[in-house]
Order: sequence, then C-alpha cells, then structure tokens
Amino acid sequence: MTRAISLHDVSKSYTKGVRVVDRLTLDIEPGEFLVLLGPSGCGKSTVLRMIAGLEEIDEGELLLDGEYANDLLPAARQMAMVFQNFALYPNMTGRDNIGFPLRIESPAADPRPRVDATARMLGIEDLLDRFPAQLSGGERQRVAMGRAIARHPAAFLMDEPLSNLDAKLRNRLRAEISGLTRKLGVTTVYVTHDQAEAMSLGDRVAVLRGGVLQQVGTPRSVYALPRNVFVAAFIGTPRINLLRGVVRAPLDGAMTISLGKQYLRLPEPLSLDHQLLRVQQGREVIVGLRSEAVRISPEFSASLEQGGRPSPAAARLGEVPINGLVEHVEFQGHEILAHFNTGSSPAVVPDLEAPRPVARPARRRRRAGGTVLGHLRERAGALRAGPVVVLDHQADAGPDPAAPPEGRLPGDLIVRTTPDIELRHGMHVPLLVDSAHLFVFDQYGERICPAPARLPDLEE
Ligand SMILES: Nc1ncnc2c1ncn2[C@@H]1O[C@H](COP(=O)(O)OP(=O)(O)OP(=O)(O)O)[C@@H](O)[C@H]1O
Repeated sequence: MTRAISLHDVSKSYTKGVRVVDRLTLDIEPGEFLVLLGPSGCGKSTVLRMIAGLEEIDEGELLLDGEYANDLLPAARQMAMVFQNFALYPNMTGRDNIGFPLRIESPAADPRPRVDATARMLGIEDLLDRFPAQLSGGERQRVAMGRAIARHPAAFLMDEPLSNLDAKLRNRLRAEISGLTRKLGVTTVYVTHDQAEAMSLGDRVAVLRGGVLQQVGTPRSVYALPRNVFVAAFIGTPRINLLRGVVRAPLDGAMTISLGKQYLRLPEPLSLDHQLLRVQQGREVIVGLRSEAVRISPEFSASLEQGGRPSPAAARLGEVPINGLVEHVEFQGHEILAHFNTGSSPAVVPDLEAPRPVARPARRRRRAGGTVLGHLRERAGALRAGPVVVLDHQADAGPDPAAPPEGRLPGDLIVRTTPDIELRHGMHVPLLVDSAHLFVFDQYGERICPAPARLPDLEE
C-alpha cells in the first residue's frame, strides 16, 4: 500500500541553534511524485533522511498515513531509498544485490521469483550475474532501482539518483523512473538540484532555500506564478531576466517602470495587475522577464536604417518597445541566446548557486493555526532565510557596459531568438516586451504582479 507522507512544522539542527531545515510543512499524497528542489546545502537530503528515519526530527511531526511516525524504526516505514552513488554491495552480483533486502525482510522466502520479475520489468535480466564493477554507471543505477522496486515498498525515496550519469543517460533514466513510478503508483519523494529534472518528473515541486520551503506546486504553477524572485530565478531555462526598476505612476500621466537608461511604458488602459502597481509609486522593484516575454522586433532591419528606433507598427497589442546593444551571442544550433545591454542593472539573487544563506539561531514559535496572524507568519516564513534579493545601492549609478560584474554573463537581458537572425556584437536592436508576461517583485523579492487570481491559462 502506498503511503501519505506529512511533515508538520519539522525542524532539524546539526549544530546547536542553526536550523538546516526550518519549520517545514508538506503534505504528500499517496501515489504522488514530489520533487524536493533547491541549491546545494539547502536541506533536501536532510528532509529525505528524516522521512526515511535515518535522521532524528528535532521539532515537529512526521505522519505516515496520518499516524505519528517520528519514532518509527526505518525498517518499519516500508520505504526504499535510491542514492546518487548507487550504494551496491561490490562483492555481490546484481541478483544478490536486488535479493539482499528481500532475504533480510523474509529469511525463509525464496527471493528469486521477485528478483526475476523485477529484472524483467527493468529489462536487466542479462545484468543479474555481473558484479557492480562489471557494470556501467547507468546499469548500476538500474540494479539499484531494481533493489528498491523488488521490495514492493510503500514509498520510494530518491536522493539525486541520476546525478552521477552523463546527460544522455540521465534523460533516458529520467523517463524510465517516471514511467515506472507511475505504473507502480508508489508515493515517491525525489531530491534534486536540477530544475529541469524537477520540472519533467514531479507531479509537484517543493522549492527549498536555506532550509525554508519557498513554494510547492505543480511544475506549471511554480513556473507561471513563482512566489518570489528566488523561485522565479531557480526555475526555467534560460534563467529569467531580473532588472532593477522604479515605478513611476503620476496622477496625470502614463505609468512607467524606469529601468535605468530606458523605461517600460505600461499600455493603456492599464490592466488590473498594472493598476495594482500604483501603490509602488517611487519604489524600487524588480522586473522579471522570461525569454518568452521579449522578442526582437520583426522590423529589425528596417529600424536599423532608421537609426535604431523601433517602428511602433511592429508591436502587437500589449507590447512595449525598448532597445538593446548586442554584447554577446550564444549560438545553440536550433536557437540563439542574445545578450543585450539595455542600460539597466540586473538584480542579484545571492544564494542561487551558493550554499545556505547565513544561518540564524532557531527561535521558538507558538502555533498560529489558520488565523490571519498565522497567514502573516506563514508569509513571513518565506523571508526567514533572509531577503531573497540584494538591492545594493552602488548599482544606482548605472552599470558600466564595458565591465560586467564578476562571474556574470555580459549584458543585462538575454533574449532567445531563431538562428536565421544575424546578430553581431555592437548592434543596436529594437526589442518588444510583452507587458502581459511581465513579472514585478517588491524590493524583498516577493511577487506583486501578476496577482494570483489574474493569471490566465492556469486551469489544470
Ligand atoms: N551529519 C551532518 N552534520 C553536520 N552538518 C550536516 C550534516 N549533514 C548535513 N549537514 C549540513 O546541513 C546542511 C543541509 O545539508 P543537506 O545534505 O541536507 O543539503 P542538500 O540540499 O541535500 O545538499 P546537496 O544537494 O549538496 O546534497 C548543509 O549545510 C550541510 O553541510
């Protein structure tokens, strides 16, 4: 029987006063494939190990099928783990590796029928008599999967099972894992730092940052409605463009978002979302533009002859013109990623790749329940790991186009385009920003636009 797994306000510290998992609440449905996603060191494996019973829970509750399970022995949880390093016994054949846990569970029973059935399911019959040293990485991982499946567990716990494999094999095994877990209908918790893997595998994705759950939802919803700038930047390829801006909303004029040397003039009549931006008048915000929100104006060639000014006639309804200077062109075969300098300052999301943010001492908290106070605390929870964005004030002077900040790619705006458009370094290119796909985050990195209720196409 597959399990429901619930974590309620679960915390964990390895060092006194420093929580590596901070009041995590997550309900995983029976048969669901849930992915724990986040950068290295954000606490994903610790969560998985607490579910498995390999790590003690300091505070909070683990419920398995609704029953309190903090103190249940690992073996009694009926869960099978699959690890990144495969964890096969080197002195046992594939057959013995798969059969070993079965022998431990029921010493009197003959494991062979189950081992053979599992091997057939995975198509690894010919690997059963080989030792791990005689198997490739992908074959080892299949045997490791076989060992997990043969036990008929109530849940699979997978800790970056594909990260030691090359990209091609990873894609193939990803599809196999997805197919198998769906066929078996077993609850699966899968840890990865690879957002593409998370998006392609998960029924839902839970994004962690510094031990704090940022957002949980379907891949589609976390992409389309990221709760904050960290989630927006962690999910999606190429990474979302994040530009610092200031909202200008004069009572008698057009509403604009100033982006350093240029501005976005929001189309009138203002959409409800854009009307909500009025309260941000004069404030610094972060504008998020995914690659589908910006395109090169189709009148590019013509506009070049007219001194780089885009022709308004080229814009579709809701599109807003800006200009970009080509700084770098990445040829990818089927597409081009063009890096433009638009004279704006990129917003920095400091802990996207880095380990956890600065650890803060754990604090005691009373349960707030489902009250307004509880809601506010929950909202504040997303900020417990520190503000997502650093809006340092040096950047206010405007970027120096000749010197991109260390470690960052040149330009402040990456636009995806077809390979037939010939772009060269130094060209001025008219761009069109689709204002309907504009994200705006406040100075703390929380999304303010679009407001949740107003996003189209989210029916699932
Ligand atoms: N046994 C331990 N003792 C002390 N600190 C630990 C221990 N295990 C993990 N940590 C620390 O806890 C934090 C979370 O680690 P964890 O392995 O859960 O993160 P992760 O998100 O799975 O990272 P990765 O993707 O790199 O495996 C890290 O800062 C790590 O150094």
